[in-house]
Amino acid sequence: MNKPMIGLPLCRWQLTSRDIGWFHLVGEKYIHAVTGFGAFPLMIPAFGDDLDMETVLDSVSGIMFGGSLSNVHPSCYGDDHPGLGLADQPRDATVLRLMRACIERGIPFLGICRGVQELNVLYGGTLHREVHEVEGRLDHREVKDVPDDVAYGPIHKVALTEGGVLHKLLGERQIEVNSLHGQGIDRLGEGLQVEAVCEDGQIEAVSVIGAKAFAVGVQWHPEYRYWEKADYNALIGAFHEAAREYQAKKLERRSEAALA
Ligand SMILES: N[C@@H](CCC(=O)NCCCC(=O)O)C(=O)O
Repeated sequence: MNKPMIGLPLCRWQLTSRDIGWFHLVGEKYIHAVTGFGAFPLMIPAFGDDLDMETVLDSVSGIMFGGSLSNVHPSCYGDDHPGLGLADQPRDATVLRLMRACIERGIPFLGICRGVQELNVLYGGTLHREVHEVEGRLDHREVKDVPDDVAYGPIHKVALTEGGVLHKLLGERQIEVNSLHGQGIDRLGEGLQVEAVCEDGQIEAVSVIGAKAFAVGVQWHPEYRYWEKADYNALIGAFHEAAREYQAKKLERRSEAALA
């Protein structure tokens, strides 16, 4: 059996001042969190409505919606605010289409950081644009001028919802995670279950209620050196196991159709 293909939606950033200076890119650690589990990454360009969805959806066995320095545009959650920091509306448009299709078709997906924010927005939720400005919240932003293992190291605890997907998967009620985000879930989207909450009350993980397949988003970065942290490894491993199961069923359907 061929390796499962895992989709990685790309960001669209202008890296040079030329009109042709736009690049579609993804963080390398997300690629490693695909290849490290025996799968192959399919880079999905931020083409929005122009994306060939059928080719992508027929090819993948799962999609990992990775993080990004850019922020989901407030227009995606019904806010007329112009947005803070770096925007990437082509990524917004692409991801929301892809995530909706995954849910409809039962394609497993894992949202990471920006990815959990996109999931919440897809379900009609909203975002805090500056979590650290919210009364009682910690500052969840990346700590600058420190080595990677400090910036991406465990920094706060999260309580896992009893009986939730993450609690059942990890067998723990509390884990410690990293934190590199300025934005975060405000109003929870309808149809999502809270899976983890930070000690300051910030929602840090959700899952899709009644999903046909693995459908989880986390605010932290389990892809960072996942092999060194059992719960990161288990979370990404569970996503890949769901993708392998999806691929097996897809191939079975195709062989049955060929014999019919
Ligand atoms: N920009 C959003 C989402 C934060 C996020 O996805 N950070 C990822 C940083 C780069 C990486 O490690 O992939 C926010 O600030 O909330």
